[in-house]
Amino acid sequence: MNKEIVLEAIKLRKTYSNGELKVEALKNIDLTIYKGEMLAIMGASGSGKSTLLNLIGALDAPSDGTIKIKNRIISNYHKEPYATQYRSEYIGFIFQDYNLLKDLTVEENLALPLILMNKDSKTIKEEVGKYIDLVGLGGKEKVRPYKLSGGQQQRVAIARALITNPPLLLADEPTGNLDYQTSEEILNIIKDLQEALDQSIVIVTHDPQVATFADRVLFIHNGKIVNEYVKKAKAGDIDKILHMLKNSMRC
Ligand SMILES: Nc1ncnc2c1ncn2[C@@H]1O[C@H](COP(=O)(O)OP(=O)(O)OP(=O)(O)O)[C@@H](O)[C@H]1O
Repeated sequence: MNKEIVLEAIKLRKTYSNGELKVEALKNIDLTIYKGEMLAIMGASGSGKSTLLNLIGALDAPSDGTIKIKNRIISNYHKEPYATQYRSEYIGFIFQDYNLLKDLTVEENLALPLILMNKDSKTIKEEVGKYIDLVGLGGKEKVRPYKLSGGQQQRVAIARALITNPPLLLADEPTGNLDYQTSEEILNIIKDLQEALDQSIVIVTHDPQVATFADRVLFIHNGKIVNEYVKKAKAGDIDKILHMLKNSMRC
């Protein structure tokens, strides 16, 4: 059975120029993301992980290359007004710092993306209630983010990212500000949602604990994909991932 492809990145390149200095952050990256999979991208600091995520999410423009999403090439996907449209139609984001709106309550934070999509108030109410339940935040609807723990804030951010039903969820170090136990809780929620919603997810991380939740791990070094690990069984995952991470950093 062929796996459905959600996104293809074809020969993506990114060169940053600071005056005379040029940094080749990504060198001809080819990448395929399948429906329902959780893909982790790992690599040392400066290897190009965030740059890759930012290009897939149209938060930054590639120097060269193409993005094909749901089998369509979106020309100029990274230029306005297409970038905003691309992000709202195809991408949900989760960040390390949650990026919630401080002056809005939990339910208002969740409602906002739906309001921007011109959904009617009945749908908004139903969807907000559904996603609050899915991330286990019942009872916190009227609370503002600063009164929540880091883990609870990240749950709000996950619900907000998924409420628009995006084909692809992008997460940049989603557990970077959380302790070990809270990270496990958040990763379990993301994993449960992946399975319940058949959600495609890309997670950028330094953390082998995070990568053990992924179905596939890509290792990136100096702007190139240097290794790939496809999960077969849970036991021993962390050792294999650590080993491959160390090897990829020697490439
Ligand atoms: N705006 C920028 N201007 C110039 N160089 C940049 C810029 N952003 C990133 N870089 C460089 O591009 C390379 C890749 O950076 P990137 O942030 O993608 O790495 P990363 O793997 O996400 O690192 P980290 O894990 O530390 O976040 C690095 O050499 C970095 O210094």
